[in-house]
Amino acid sequence: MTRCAVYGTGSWGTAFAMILADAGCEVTMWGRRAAVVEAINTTRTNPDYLPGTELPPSVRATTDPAEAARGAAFTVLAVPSQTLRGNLTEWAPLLPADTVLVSLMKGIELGTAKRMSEVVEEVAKVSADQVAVLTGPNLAKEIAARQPAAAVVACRDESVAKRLQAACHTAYFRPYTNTDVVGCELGGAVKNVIALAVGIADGMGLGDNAKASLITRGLAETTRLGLAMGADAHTFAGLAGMGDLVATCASPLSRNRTFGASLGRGMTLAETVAVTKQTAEGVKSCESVLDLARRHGVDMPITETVVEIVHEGKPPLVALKELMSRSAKPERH
Ligand SMILES: NC(=O)C1=CN([C@@H]2O[C@H](COP(=O)(O)OP(=O)(O)OC[C@H]3O[C@@H](n4cnc5c(N)ncnc54)[C@H](O)[C@@H]3O)[C@@H](O)[C@H]2O)C=CC1
Ligand SMILES: O=C(CO)COP(=O)(O)O
Repeated sequence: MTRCAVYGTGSWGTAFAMILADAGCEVTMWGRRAAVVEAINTTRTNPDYLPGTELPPSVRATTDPAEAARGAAFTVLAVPSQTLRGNLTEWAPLLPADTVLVSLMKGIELGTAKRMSEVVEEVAKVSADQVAVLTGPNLAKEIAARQPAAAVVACRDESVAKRLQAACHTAYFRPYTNTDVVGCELGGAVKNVIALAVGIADGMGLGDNAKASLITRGLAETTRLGLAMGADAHTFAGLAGMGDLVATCASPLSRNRTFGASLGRGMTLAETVAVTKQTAEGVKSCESVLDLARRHGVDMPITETVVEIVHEGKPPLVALKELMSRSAKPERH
């Protein structure tokens, strides 16, 4: 039986542990809070994050990172993007030398503007062939209800992507392989920023035309960044790009969209942070995505606007007027 470690007992770590177990793997989750770990082991549920979802018996949890790592063919990382470097620095010496590290995270590191797979390679001192990412339209709550979804597993080494694909393929979860790691990671990270923008628009009471325009132009600026960074344009038309953007921007389950809607209704950043219980990656990653865009000389007006609203206190109405009065352009340039 394939052994997997899942670091992080939040929404997505827990739902993905369930997928791996349903696909026939034996899973040990690492959680930092003893109460959550105990609930998983004794009630087979994670009441804080996915209440009502019963986990298969082959999922267990521990607070000991070494115990989670033991014999793991796949080491899945599902903590907030901004804490990964610190967390993995502690875990890396405990991991089996040949384990494949799998990032579920959809963020860009602040300060370094690194993608999560780059942070993993650097901290765990492994080659890109040992690092995979899993991304796509995967709202954890729907997956926990075993509703059908497709995803992308990406690795530079296609044979590793295929092994991971087999390890997480179930009747309700259909992973496709891809070797464009850069494009897949950018799709996941930037869609959170665009979902904030769509949420803001929704909170302001703007209509579906405005939201569709943000989604489409959001995909255009994501693709521009991707091309500047060597990604394949086709990736952005796939599950990691358009697929995730549509799911996240349309769903009331999205934390990023919900966060944006609060700002759009006039709540302050501090008030919105105070009522947000789970990770809304775009709130921090909008700044690192803009940093990446500037490093690569790419124009990302929606991302820039989100940074101004979220971190610089620009009123959404003012930001909207500025976006709409940008100089006229061809659709593709
Ligand atoms: N929830 C979802 O539907 C999906 C989430 N993702 C991505 O997965 C990643 C994880 O997100 P979620 O599981 O949803 O977040 P979450 O907020 O539900 O859970 C985060 C987990 O990380 C732990 N954590 C927080 N700070 C920590 C620290 N300093 N050290 C160690 N652990 C810490 C929390 O205790 C919790 O177990 C994010 O990058 C997110 O964008 C990707 C696809 C779907
Ligand atoms: O990544 C996701 C769906 O694919 C989850 O989005 P949120 O983090 O906005 O909830």
